[in-house]
Amino acid sequence: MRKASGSEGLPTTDGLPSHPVWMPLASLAWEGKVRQRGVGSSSTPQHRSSSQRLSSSQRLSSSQRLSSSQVSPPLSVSPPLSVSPPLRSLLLSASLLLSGLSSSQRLSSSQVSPPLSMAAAVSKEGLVIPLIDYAKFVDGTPSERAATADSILKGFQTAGFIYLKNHSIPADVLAHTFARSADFFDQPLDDKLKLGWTTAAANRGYSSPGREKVTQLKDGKDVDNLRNAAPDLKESYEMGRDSNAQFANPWPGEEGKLKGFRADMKDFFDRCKSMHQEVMRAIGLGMGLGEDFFNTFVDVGDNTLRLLHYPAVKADVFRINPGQVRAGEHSDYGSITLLFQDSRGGLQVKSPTGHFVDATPIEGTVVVNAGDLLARWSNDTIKSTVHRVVEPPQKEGVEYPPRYSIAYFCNPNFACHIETLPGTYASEAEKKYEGINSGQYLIQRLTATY
Ligand SMILES: O=C(O)CCC(=O)C(=O)O
Ligand SMILES: [Fe+2]
Repeated sequence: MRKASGSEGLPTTDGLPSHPVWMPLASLAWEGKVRQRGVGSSSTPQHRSSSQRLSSSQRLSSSQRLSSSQVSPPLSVSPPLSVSPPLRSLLLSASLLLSGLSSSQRLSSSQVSPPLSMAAAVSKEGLVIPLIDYAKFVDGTPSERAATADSILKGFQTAGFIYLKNHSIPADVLAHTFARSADFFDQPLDDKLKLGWTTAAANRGYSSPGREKVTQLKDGKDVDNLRNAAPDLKESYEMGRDSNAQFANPWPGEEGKLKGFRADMKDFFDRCKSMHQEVMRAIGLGMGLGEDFFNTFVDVGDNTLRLLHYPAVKADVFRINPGQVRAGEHSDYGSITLLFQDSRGGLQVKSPTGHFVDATPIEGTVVVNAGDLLARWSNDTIKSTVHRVVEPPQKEGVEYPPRYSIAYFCNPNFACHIETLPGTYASEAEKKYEGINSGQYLIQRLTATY
């Protein structure tokens, strides 16, 4: 990860690599930048006030990070500090001074309480995926909200993945949507094929097993070779924004079990759309951009709801072909993905050491991962981490039961131009990517995988 000059060499107080958005010092520099460059397209009172709000909330959240690491044992999400204790306390004091808080404020009771939302859902091979209490962002006090936004951002910066509990999608809605998904895939294959996925631009419809080969390979021929060797053992059905005049969703007929299917999916789509907007508010707050920063980038809902079904499969399929997986390794393309999985297991995330680690289902949680476009947008300060779905961890029996999951792929509005986010580079030379149109980027990526 590149560091912006000005914070080089300074560790953060919790031991993660230094990054401008975590440093009070950098936040002051950033405020200067806002004034100088009129970032946030400018000068509307709304933008000015959100950058002002940002400075106070950032000071607050930095102080919470300091106090929690001072008063309680470090939690597993933080690698150990590499600085000596005296240097560390010097740095802490310097940061507190810069944050403008007195020592009495530092020791206030709200700060001595246990750290918010910092348990790990996964911790193996250097991959630490935090388990975060999302309600503390949505309904919490301003300081809980700021601390949770920090945890969310930090999870994306270090693992690229987070688990959220107490999230915004009610359990009964989720259970109902999973049941509807099973009804959908229960249809005869011929009926599903009539709803076939057509083009990357539309990105809607049904894909039969083997149709899509998600992979990191960029060359279409390589993708074809891989698909023929070991096609993914899955089928999927994708829906886009229903209000899109250019591309209609190929909805199934509403007879029998599928009565009300369209309304249910639209309801679920809208709930997930809101959650995307909310998580982007957390990222904006965590990055010091202000929680409104992303609003106009994510208000259209150019997202994709994908129902996934991994049919029951004989266990020896995985023995006969050791390369066989349920879904090949890949990263997602957009801003973030909300991933709801059933209890079967099989999802794995690639660790920094190059090993695939189980992202075990935790009831009541949603897995959220950052996509390639958000990584690019953030100048790679946020990670889009490779993942895949393999045979379930329980290896007993001759046949594995089916697995269902629901992925909601979020994107910046397709009309948006994506330019490196302010605060993620210190000079033009540090920008790693050209600006790009969101919709075109997605089409390019999808074209390579179908
Ligand atoms: O089914 C899963 O758990 C993962 C699906 C996935 O990663 C994808 O469709 O992009
Ligand atoms: Fe994925």
